[in-house]
Amino acid sequence: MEATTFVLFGATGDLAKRKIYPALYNLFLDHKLSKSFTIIGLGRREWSDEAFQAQVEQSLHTFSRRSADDSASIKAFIKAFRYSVMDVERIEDYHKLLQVVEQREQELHLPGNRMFYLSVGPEFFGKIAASIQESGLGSAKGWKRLIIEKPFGHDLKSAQELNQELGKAFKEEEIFRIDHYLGKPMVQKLDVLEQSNPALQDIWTNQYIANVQITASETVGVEERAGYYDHVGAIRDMFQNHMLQLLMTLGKNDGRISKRQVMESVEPLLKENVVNDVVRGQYTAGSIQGKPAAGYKDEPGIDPCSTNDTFVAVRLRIDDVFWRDIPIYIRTGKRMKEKSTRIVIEFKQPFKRSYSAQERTAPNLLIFEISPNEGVTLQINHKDLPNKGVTSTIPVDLHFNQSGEPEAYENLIYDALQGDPTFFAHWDEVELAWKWVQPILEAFEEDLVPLHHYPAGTYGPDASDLLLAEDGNHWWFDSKPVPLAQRIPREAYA
Ligand SMILES: NC(=O)C1=CN([C@@H]2O[C@H](COP(=O)(O)OP(=O)(O)OC[C@H]3O[C@@H](n4cnc5c(N)ncnc54)[C@H](OP(=O)(O)O)[C@@H]3O)[C@@H](O)[C@H]2O)C=CC1
Ligand SMILES: O=C1O[C@H](COP(=O)(O)O)[C@@H](O)[C@H](O)[C@H]1O
Repeated sequence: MEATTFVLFGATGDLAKRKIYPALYNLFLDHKLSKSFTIIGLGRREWSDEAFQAQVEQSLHTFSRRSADDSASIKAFIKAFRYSVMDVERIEDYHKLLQVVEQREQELHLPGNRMFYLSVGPEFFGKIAASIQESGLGSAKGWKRLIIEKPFGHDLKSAQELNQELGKAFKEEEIFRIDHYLGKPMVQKLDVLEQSNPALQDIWTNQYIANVQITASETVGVEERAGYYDHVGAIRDMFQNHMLQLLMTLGKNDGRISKRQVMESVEPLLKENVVNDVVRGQYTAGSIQGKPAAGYKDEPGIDPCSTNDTFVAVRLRIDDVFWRDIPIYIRTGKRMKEKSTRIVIEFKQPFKRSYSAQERTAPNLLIFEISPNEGVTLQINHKDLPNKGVTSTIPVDLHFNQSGEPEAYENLIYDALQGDPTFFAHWDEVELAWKWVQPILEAFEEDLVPLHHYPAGTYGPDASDLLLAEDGNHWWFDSKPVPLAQRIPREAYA
């Protein structure tokens, strides 16, 4: 690892303490940081270096996946931290920062490789990038890179504007847009699972696959982020970025096409037709794991008349030679029954009509569990001898030992420090994702899609089940299949 100056905007914030410091500490323990490494934390709070170091240490005790009892390691780690008071809106503060950075680089004989990590609100991204350039912070002898947090824009236009602003100060290859789902170990393993297993490669096509289901369900509500969430909803918070990145990663078909090509091939939706393929939901009061949960509109900080989406389910198709005609269902929501991120691939059953009731088989399923557990399961049919020899399903399970595995932020910060862009969201993907989502945003704004309610602690609105039932499918592992005969138009559930 090259010697680096790590400049962290938003060093006093929530993300820094929950994710960034623990990730850096684990990289340090794994000897993945250069010995000549310094971190300069920034915020408006009037902290001293010592107060900052104490905060960092506290965050390790609270959030590190590794025990933070080894005081010698902690001491050696926090020695690298310095703090500088800064208001990102004041250009003179960048000049002051430049002096701090240069002084530190001289003390440690650093070559001027500078990593700028923007862990601040998105309204500051453009301004900070421009000021880094204007102040000379971006003109050292070494490389410069920018790590940028989500959200990347609020819609297509604002994302394009932001990208133009960033582009004036940083080249695309210098920008590392974090999508933490791409840092999740199971997502990083998907590529190799597909590429190194010819048996999987061969069935990874519309000849064998009946449908694909991607789920990211959460039990948490809006927590402390009401002000942010009530303006973005599930469609912007999760779908436009994490869910579409999962789709692109899965769809690239062991590298036969790129993520960008996958996104380009997703059949576009017309605003008027969004209602046919998208379900919008919002939770009402309910209970989760035995505990009562308030409805969305009763959450602190949420507009009591809010029509914001806390759940979306989308049906789409990829029009390319491998994926054509396979329905792909994606859903994500808050305050659902369980925390689970998974991809289920349902395979076709070419012979199902020829089986007797006794021998009737279930489809083979290939399940990638991404979190909270990680694993790959193949559901197959077998003869259940103790049970009158009926055919039933059995899972062939491969669960990974997650202990010791780096977490998403460790993987991503390490890659960015190495200059490896593989698991970051590239501009062309981000732009295509916004383009695809734009008609949905407009249809929601214009109320062209009904808002379906679901009680907290369920798998989302019934309309989400009906979306699949329209194709004779159902979500695996939660709702019961809805018989087609009982189909009620989804609009009736609004
Ligand atoms: N928290 C999370 O779980 C996640 C956060 N993110 C993204 O990460 C970024 C940071 O989020 P989070 O840490 O939660 O936010 P916080 O509100 O907790 O922290 C914001 C940080 O920005 C600093 N800041 C605000 N205004 C200024 C200013 N004018 N000049 C200098 N510093 C300023 C604050 O420092 P001070 O108050 O000292 O000035 C603080 O360190 C956001 O873009 C968010 O969307 C993304 C995914 C998850
Ligand atoms: O980016 C976000 O992700 C989290 C869910 O992440 P996970 O790793 O726990 O699956 C979500 O809660 C949050 O609203 C969103 O901004």
